[in-house]
Amino acid sequence: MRILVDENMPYARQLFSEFGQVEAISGRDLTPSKLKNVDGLMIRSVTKVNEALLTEANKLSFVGSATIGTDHVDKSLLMSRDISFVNAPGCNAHSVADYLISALFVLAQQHQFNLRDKTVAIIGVGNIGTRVIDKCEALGINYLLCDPFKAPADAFRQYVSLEEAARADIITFHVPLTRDGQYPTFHMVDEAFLSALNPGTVLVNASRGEVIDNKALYRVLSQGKQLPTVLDVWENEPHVMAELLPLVELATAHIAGYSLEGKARGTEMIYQAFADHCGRRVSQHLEDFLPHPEIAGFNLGQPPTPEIVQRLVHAVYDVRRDDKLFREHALAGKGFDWLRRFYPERRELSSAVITGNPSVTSLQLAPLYQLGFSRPD
Ligand SMILES: NC(=O)C1=CN([C@@H]2O[C@H](COP(=O)(O)OP(=O)(O)OC[C@H]3O[C@@H](n4cnc5c(N)ncnc54)[C@H](O)[C@@H]3O)[C@@H](O)[C@H]2O)C=CC1
Ligand SMILES: O=C(O)C(=O)[C@H](O)COP(=O)(O)O
Repeated sequence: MRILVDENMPYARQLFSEFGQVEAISGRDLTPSKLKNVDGLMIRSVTKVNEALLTEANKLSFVGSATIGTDHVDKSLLMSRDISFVNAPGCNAHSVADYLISALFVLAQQHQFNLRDKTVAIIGVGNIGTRVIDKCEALGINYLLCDPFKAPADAFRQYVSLEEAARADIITFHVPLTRDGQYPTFHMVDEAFLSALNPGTVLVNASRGEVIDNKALYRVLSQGKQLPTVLDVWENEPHVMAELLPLVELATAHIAGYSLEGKARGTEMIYQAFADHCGRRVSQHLEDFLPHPEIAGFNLGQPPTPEIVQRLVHAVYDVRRDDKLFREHALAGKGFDWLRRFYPERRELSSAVITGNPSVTSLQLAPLYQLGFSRPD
């Protein structure tokens, strides 16, 4: 059996080698001829799976995307050709929520506000949005929820309209990129939306670049409207709008989901699905591969104050590291894709165990576990 795996997929060669011959490919440069006589294709979001790519895919029976988003795959085309497709729902959801909290801590520091005095509107209440809820609750941050698909069936949570959500102090988008249906997300943030926002509203996009009209955002920001903005995703990646960069507060190269756990979990999920597809049992597991984290944990000598919590989060992941790399390399330097291909190791908050000395009660530690840190075994 022949299997192609994206070169930016940790542990893919080790995991898929048990099925046959594995070849690593550059996901953005995959050509139709590379798919001749290939049985399985394991990709990430940079590989557009469409009619043009599959012209020579004479033996392809399985496509796996080690990602949450699937907007890069023509799923109906694969179904029409009886080619199985799986993605990795939730694989890096914790990682994106870690990214968001790190970014909010930075903005609160830069703009001298207390997150507990703010309301966050969570647009999209799926795997990532629900983890953002956990983190907001752990930090005592008020939040609003906007998700027209979830609202009708969810009897436990209150939801608001997008118009009402737009009145929040902070708006964070965790929606798929959709272009049709009743609530398409393509350019859901357009010039009218941006112009109606209260000055000072914080915008965070770690979903897909096209959810925010980047040209409209540039026009509104360059006209002087104060909208502190965090962009992890950009229209037309990897060729992002250079003029936008100096106008956003935090800029990163589509890495919100790039913790080692998040990427590896995506690989493991499609490995397991491919084993099922082949009628085989899996023989390897993620924990066999994940290296011991550099920061194994923290033992608190006093109850965690908000300042301590922020220091703990930033000790594991500080988004300013990635903003600095982006501003140094994404445009003039080695480039957007280089930054993602050679992304410096980053672990999820879950990789760090939190303990406390006897003066610290389990009740005082509970918010840290809700925030995503791990409990001792
Ligand atoms: N920047 C990054 O590295 C990453 C980005 N993503 C992106 O984040 C998206 C969300 O991820 P998950 O939460 O895991 O997906 P999910 O599918 O679990 O949740 C998405 C939620 O958005 C809701 N939704 C859809 N259209 C909406 C609209 N117009 N308004 C409000 N809500 C709407 C859905 O009902 C669903 O509850 C992914 O589709 C992907 O595009 C995901 C992982 C990493
Ligand atoms: O999982 C998703 O959806 C994401 O956006 C991933 O973070 C995308 O990472 P790549 O597949 O572009 O490496």
